[in-house]
Amino acid sequence: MGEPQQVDVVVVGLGVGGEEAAGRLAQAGLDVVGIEHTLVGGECPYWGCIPTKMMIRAGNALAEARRIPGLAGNAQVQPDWAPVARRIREEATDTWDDKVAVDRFTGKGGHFVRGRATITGPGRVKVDDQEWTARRGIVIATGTTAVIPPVDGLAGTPYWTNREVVETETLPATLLVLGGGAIGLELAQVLARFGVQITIIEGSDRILAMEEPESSETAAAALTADGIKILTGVRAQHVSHSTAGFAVTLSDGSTVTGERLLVATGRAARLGGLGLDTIGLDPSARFLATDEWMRAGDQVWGVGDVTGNGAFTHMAMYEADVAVRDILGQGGPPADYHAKPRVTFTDPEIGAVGMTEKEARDAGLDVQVGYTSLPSSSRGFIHGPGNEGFVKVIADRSRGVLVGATSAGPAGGEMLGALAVAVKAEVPVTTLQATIWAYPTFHRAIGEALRSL
Ligand SMILES: Cc1cc2nc3c(=O)[nH]c(=O)nc-3n(C[C@H](O)[C@H](O)[C@H](O)COP(=O)(O)OP(=O)(O)OC[C@H]3O[C@@H](n4cnc5c(N)ncnc54)[C@H](O)[C@@H]3O)c2cc1C
Ligand SMILES: NC(=O)c1ccc[n+]([C@@H]2O[C@H](COP(=O)([O-])OP(=O)(O)OC[C@H]3O[C@@H](n4cnc5c(N)ncnc54)[C@H](O)[C@@H]3O)[C@@H](O)[C@H]2O)c1
Repeated sequence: MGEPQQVDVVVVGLGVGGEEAAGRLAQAGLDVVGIEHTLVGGECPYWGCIPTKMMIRAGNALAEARRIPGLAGNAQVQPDWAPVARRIREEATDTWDDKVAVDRFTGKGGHFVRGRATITGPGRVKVDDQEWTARRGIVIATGTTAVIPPVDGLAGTPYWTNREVVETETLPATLLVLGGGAIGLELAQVLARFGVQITIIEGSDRILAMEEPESSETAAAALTADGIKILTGVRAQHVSHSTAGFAVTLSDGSTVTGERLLVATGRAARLGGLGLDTIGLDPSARFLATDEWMRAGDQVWGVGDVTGNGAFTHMAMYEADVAVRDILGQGGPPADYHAKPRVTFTDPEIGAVGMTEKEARDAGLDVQVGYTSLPSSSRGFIHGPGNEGFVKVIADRSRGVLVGATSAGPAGGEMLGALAVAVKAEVPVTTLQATIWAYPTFHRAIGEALRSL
């Protein structure tokens, strides 16, 4: 290996967060090396948000067509996965080719390197026999990978993760889904709408366990209506695979079977083998700890899933922005996580921002709860079939502001926008209550929930 090449910044991992940080730093005129071992853009465009939301768009179209009887006549629906698989290949992923993304980065002046990066010391990064010294520092944006739980018999079987589901061109007749979080629920609902018989196995006592209990109930009712069997409070104890498919023995002694098994039990940060020990950081930590400027150490920044602040594309973009401003000395607001939004794109969509009621109570706040159901709103009544949902707002009575909210419904993710502003900007509840909400919108239910505080 020759002398290391001097540059300003090395960005390790060009997923959502790394691509944003590296591109912006290069555009600002810095000498930036961006290193990616798989595809520039990361999980979101190739196996995450974009293809799965294309799948959901298709599944929701089927569900809407099935709501025509009683509303608008008759419709015959014949699901076909082929157009979905085609859109994922042709429109979303270029058949998993990142040329456009690489060109986008180099077009901004960045230097792209394909390979697996290892940190070799302060400011030093290598890929094979190339090495760089970064004057300003290193940005770690290595993302997460699917957690595969240590269930007896699971390793070595041809189980699916989100990647295989997104890549499949044919659907199985039956599918077992291990994990009732965002990935498990979104994918289960889509595939059920295309005729796959699905059983979800969730270890906690409810699906979507991190969200409000009402969110879990709403999601469970919707998935059950789609014909999905949901098992909660049971864990997989043993997995076996044969030509007939998968058999999973559960902690209650029962066995469930399926042609395929999707593992959707969370995400783990890609920190192993990165050389973190060479810069005084703990390589065995679950996530890369960062401060409010996304600094993980001296001249080291961490952005995106790897920081453990919420595995969402919008969080990766947000953290990249904070780190870029810090590296460029531009100032502005540091990272603030009190109004983190998230949307589970089931039908109904479940949007949430800030604290749940339980989190607010656990934090010792003087909690007030407002709630309204969507079917009882004018717009919900007009909408008819598919109108399930609710708005729940959590206020801190002593400060007179919202600290959290959930909007579930056909447009739950879109309704979340107003609630995210309210929580982020700490708009006084009295101002929110005096706001005029247009009639007959879904978001007018926010006004109803506020009135019930
Ligand atoms: C099925 C699914 C659906 C999702 N849907 C949504 C959604 O609807 N909305 C939402 O906000 N979020 C969604 N997410 C989450 C979203 O995809 C992630 O939050 C986002 O991709 C995080 O970006 P990142 O840059 O932190 O990590 P990643 O996208 O994981 O990118 C990290 C990159 O680093 C590379 N890398 C790792 N180690 C090295 C190394 N040593 N050298 C070189 N390169 C390396 C990897 O190859 C990877 O490309 C979804 C995720 C999944 C799995
Ligand atoms: N719409 C979105 O924004 C979106 C969509 C998909 C994924 N994501 C991101 O990706 C992350 C990962 O998604 P996920 O669904 O894999 O994880 P998750 O953490 O959201 O849910 C995993 C679920 O699996 C359960 N579980 C864990 N081990 C189990 C076991 N052995 N047996 C049975 N159940 C078990 C957990 O109790 C949990 O409910 C999400 O948290 C989210 O940040 C976001």
